[in-house]
Amino acid sequence: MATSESSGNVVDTSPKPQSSERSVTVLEKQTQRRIFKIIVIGDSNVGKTCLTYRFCCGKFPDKTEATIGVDFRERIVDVDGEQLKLQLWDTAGQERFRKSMVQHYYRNVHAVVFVYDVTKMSSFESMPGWIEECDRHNLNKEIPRIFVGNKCDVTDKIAINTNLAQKFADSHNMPLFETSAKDESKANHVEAIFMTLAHKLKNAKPMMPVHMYGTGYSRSNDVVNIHDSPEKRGLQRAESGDGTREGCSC
Ligand SMILES: Nc1nc2c(ncn2[C@@H]2O[C@H](COP(=O)(O)OP(=O)(O)OP(=O)(O)O)[C@@H](O)[C@H]2O)c(=O)[nH]1
Repeated sequence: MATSESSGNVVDTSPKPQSSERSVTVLEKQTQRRIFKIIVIGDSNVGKTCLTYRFCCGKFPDKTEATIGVDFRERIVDVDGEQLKLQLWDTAGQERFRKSMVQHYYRNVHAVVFVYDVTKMSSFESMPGWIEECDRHNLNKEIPRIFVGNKCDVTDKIAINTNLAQKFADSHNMPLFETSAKDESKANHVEAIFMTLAHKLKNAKPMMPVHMYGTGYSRSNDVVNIHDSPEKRGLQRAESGDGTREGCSC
């Protein structure tokens, strides 16, 4: 079962404290929760924003624009009774929107999701380049990596067959998932992809806890300051949605 932070579905069986005590208790739980940073990379337009939005916000976005720099979504998931916070870093596929932020993506990463578009051969052919970029930034080779072919709903335009994708995934020791962020009937599948990752991460070393200040975050070992608005940070956010999820653009 997965819960969103904003829905406040934190499991708490202890006697109910007074309101001031309760806020301290909630704060303690939040600061102790293990946090995992997952970067989502691949060519522009393959659907990275839509996949992360589907997982964190539970729907396909009405409208997206090219990501500038990095966008950030998060969701709390329950794995075998432990609540883990997954931070999904939705990175820009376009080189001109990546330059200024690229070194920050690769800091303290716990998992990587490589995304290609099953209807676009060039996005598949770019994958070795994305893997090389990870190597260039000294990403630990042991961290979980998954390979996702998106846009499977466009059945009449499939350009990369499963065998080819599977061979590539096998040669890089990655599980392959073919899915669609758009197709409602594949929503559980997108869920399963990230939950598979969450299970793998459960035994991994977490990031430092985040310190919560009001509605924003600060992190001592990272320059990204979530206190600032996306605009101030020079980031592009997916449009639409009800704006109720913490750290998320939905
Ligand atoms: N048919 C279909 N279209 C999709 C799917 N996922 C995304 N799209 C569309 O593909 C386009 C690009 O989606 P994005 O999620 O913005 O792509 P991105 O990889 O984040 O792109 P950058 O931000 O430029 O790196 C949009 O028009 C989406 O509506 C999918 O599963 N099926």
